[in-house]
Amino acid sequence: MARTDTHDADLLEIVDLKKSFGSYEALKGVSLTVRQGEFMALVGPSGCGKTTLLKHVAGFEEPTAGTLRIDGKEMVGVPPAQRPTSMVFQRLALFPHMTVAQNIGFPLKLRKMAHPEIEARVRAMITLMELRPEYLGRYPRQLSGGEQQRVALARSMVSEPKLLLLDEPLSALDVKLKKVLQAELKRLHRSLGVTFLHVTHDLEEAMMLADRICVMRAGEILQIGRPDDIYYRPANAFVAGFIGETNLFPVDITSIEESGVGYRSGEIQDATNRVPRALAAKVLAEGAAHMMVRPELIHIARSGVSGGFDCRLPASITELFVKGGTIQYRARSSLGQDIVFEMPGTSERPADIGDKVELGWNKADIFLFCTEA
Ligand SMILES: Nc1ncnc2c1ncn2[C@@H]1O[C@H](COP(=O)(O)OP(=O)(O)OP(=O)(O)O)[C@@H](O)[C@H]1O
Repeated sequence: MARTDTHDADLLEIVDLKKSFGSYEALKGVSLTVRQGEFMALVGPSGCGKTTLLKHVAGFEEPTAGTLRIDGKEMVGVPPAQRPTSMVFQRLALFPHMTVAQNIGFPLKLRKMAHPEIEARVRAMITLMELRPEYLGRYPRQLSGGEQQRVALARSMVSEPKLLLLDEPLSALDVKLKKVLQAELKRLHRSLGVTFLHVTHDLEEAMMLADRICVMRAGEILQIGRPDDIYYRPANAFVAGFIGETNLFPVDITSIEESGVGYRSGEIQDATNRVPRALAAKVLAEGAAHMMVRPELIHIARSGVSGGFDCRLPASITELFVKGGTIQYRARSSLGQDIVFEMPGTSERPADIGDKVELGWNKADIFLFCTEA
């Protein structure tokens, strides 16, 4: 398979895709574009429609309405075997009565490829997946869970799909093995240039692996963006809370101009009460909003000194957890706002439970969005 570095062409284009199971709307008009060679992660709470969306791309489900194109060709009505896709499932789907070589070569046998060519391609996949050649004659039950999942990945790639659909392929593995296979997936993606659409429950995995993340809830897409965008500039409080721990300070937006957004807060001390427009969500209205600050961007400021922080908030430390490389603190403001923040670990703790401190953060590190976005 040739390595392609082009990320510009759209490989998958989904427009206003709807799917109802009886009266239940599992997909409510989903639009998504995945570029050639891109690694896209699909995340969202259980039952939000991630697998249903993947099955539509693979051809295992047909939509109630909408269009789905791969490489510019309309796919609705095209059976799975005729789509340039391959799907890897969460639960292993290896054939127990077939050897590793037979399992990997199965899609090629279906296509009636000549035996010597099948053998050559199977050997190439074994090397690519860093499986030992002596495994070729083994049966799935003679392999570990991680090795079996590598075989499943090899089988999904042997027919050189344009689009690899991964439905939580690593979720059944233990943490250590999962980390190894995450690195493998990233390496494969880099070396093959195949487009990946990867469903995962593991947000860290999505952040680590994906070029872009698509966040779904209840059959709808809430946000699509680079991991940084999703983490630091979420579209709304749901996305903010879904991806990692965060602080949401209630504020009121008082003015919205191109030059900046004015806000009012009951307790955050800010000399200007304005933030640059770029630090607020695109869709914004005056009224109730949240100022989001991630835990690692809040610091302990020295009392009474500005310390160079744009925003300050007095609080009392309520909990602390020494996590090795970092210390996580919990604090409460005088109005009862709970705050979580994390600092690099030091041999001397900067504060203890019960201490009154001033917390500080910079405006470059905040993001504003409406309460009901
Ligand atoms: N064949 C079906 N018939 C009826 N309802 C279905 C069918 N397939 C899926 N659903 C429903 O559609 C919704 C979305 O299911 P889906 O499997 O896509 O969710 P998911 O986001 O992948 O969840 P999970 O993370 O738990 O795997 C669920 O409420 C599910 O019960």
